[in-house]
Amino acid sequence: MKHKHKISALPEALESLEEDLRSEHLPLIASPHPGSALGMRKSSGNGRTLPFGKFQEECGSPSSSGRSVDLAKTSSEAVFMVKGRRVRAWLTSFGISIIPASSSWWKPWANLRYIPDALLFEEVLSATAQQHSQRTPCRCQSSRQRHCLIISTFKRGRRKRCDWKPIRLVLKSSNAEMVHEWALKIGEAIRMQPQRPSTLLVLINPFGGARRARAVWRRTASPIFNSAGVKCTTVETEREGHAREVVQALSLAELQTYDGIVAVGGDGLFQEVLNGLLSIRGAGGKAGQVAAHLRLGHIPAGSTDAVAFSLNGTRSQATAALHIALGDRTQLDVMRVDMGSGGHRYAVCVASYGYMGDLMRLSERLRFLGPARYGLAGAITLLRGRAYDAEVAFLPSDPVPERVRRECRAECDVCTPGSPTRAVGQQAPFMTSSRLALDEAGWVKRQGRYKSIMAVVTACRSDMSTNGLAPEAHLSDGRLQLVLVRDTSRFQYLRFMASIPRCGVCPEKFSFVEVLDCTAVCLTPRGAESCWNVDGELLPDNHIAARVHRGLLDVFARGIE
Ligand SMILES: Nc1ncnc2c1ncn2[C@@H]1O[C@H](COP(=O)(O)OP(=O)(O)OP(=O)(O)O)[C@@H](O)[C@H]1O
Repeated sequence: MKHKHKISALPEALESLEEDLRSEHLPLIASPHPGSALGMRKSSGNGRTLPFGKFQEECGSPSSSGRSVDLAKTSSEAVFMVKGRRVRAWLTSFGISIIPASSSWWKPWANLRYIPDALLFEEVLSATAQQHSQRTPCRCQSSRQRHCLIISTFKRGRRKRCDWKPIRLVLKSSNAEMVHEWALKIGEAIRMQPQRPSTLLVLINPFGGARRARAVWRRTASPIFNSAGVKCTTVETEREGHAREVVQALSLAELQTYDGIVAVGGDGLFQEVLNGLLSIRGAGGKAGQVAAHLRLGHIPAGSTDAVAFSLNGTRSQATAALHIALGDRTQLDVMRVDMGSGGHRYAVCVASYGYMGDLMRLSERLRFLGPARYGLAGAITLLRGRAYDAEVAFLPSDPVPERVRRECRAECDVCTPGSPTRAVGQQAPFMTSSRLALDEAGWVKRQGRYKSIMAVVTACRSDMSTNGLAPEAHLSDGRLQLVLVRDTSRFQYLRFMASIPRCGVCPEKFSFVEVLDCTAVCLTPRGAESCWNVDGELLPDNHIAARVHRGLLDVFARGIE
């Protein structure tokens, strides 16, 4: 913004600049999660967006002109210094509103952009009062402003809103009493947030991905949980299957202690934790009931991290940790895969047979290469160009209305319980074997030679395919997308694979690809067999029946903002 005025017109210019700065700055907030603090309003725990005007109306903070200050009776007002500049702040029932006390053309407000205008308690991790000692004064403060109100929160990415970064806002004042009072009030409001976890069980796989899980926990996630006052019990996994054993061995008292379980690792670790938790639920009893209330979280530190990516829209570890610490909750569909030889697995992303199964089998042998193994295994599998004979049967889902065929976002009206479109998709019987579904009427059969067969539960996003394998899949719509890729040349298959990062699986572009909406799938191999890759883990049996269970699992997430 350029403001060139003659000296005689300076007062008007300053006034107009002040207006410009305010009007430019104020719309920045658009914070989701309107406050439910102090019991004045109920929160769904999902990413709702509160327009700034509405926030001001509810919080009683100043109007966008900054002149007509009409404070609610409950609010307190104070003046702080931030980076050497005066700001006025209002503490209300919902959050904190901050505006510059004065704007001058030589002190642009833009320098303070990292400060949101309105900060809802739902998005604040903690607030503490601190005093700088006389001996070590902060270099940007006068000796009088020795008392700091430190608010731990986060800021959204400029390019990608769903990418969050933890930040600390430091508001300084000379009034120790006021700073302490504000810290206490904010702390009290945070304690009243309904969904915040207080104790978590954290499982860390130091072996997954690039073997960075320990560092991710120590440097990124743990400081966020510490700042939010969340107590964590950490367990490092020692072998394959250890995470599942730890979860299954939890006693009733331990289950009652925890608000959730967090996997720091890849999709394989998350799947182990999921299977451990659902096996407790499947066993029923009091432990099963308690386990049903536990939420799962995924802090990505693996090779693909499709679970965290699909939940949050980003692979950022800080974002995942922030969603957990802030206590977000959303429901997630879970697919139960029952094997012909007995035994079952649960998955939340995708089960694939053929190309992806062969790729996974080979990449497990190349694990010493780290995440690069997937590229090499993919190329070798493509060159081999295998296809498999199989009989596929599926149970079609209810017809899917056109409005459901769009990307799933935070506050999605398809996934949010109680919304009118939520009726789409059947609710499969809870915890029963998927094989029972075979007795139901309406199965459709296909037989042929397939390069790849996939049953996709959620969008299944990753670095390779940021829109996901199935961009229209929802977190909780009770629907599987069955992808059938018939045998074709290596070149055509390569074209198909190359198109996935741009638009996901796209049947319109390839005559040999079919996508079918269903709730259950059954596969019987004929002749030479590939193997099933269920959320990155190989199954010992290829004759399977799979069924989706709508919203079976609660996770620490709000969907993509
Ligand atoms: N200490 C350990 N030593 C060996 N294997 C382990 C250990 N801890 C866990 N595992 C196993 O390692 C497997 C892979 O782990 P994980 O999923 O975390 O990483 P990844 O496979 O590299 O990532 P992604 O699944 O996202 O591609 C899991 O199946 C898990 O059972």
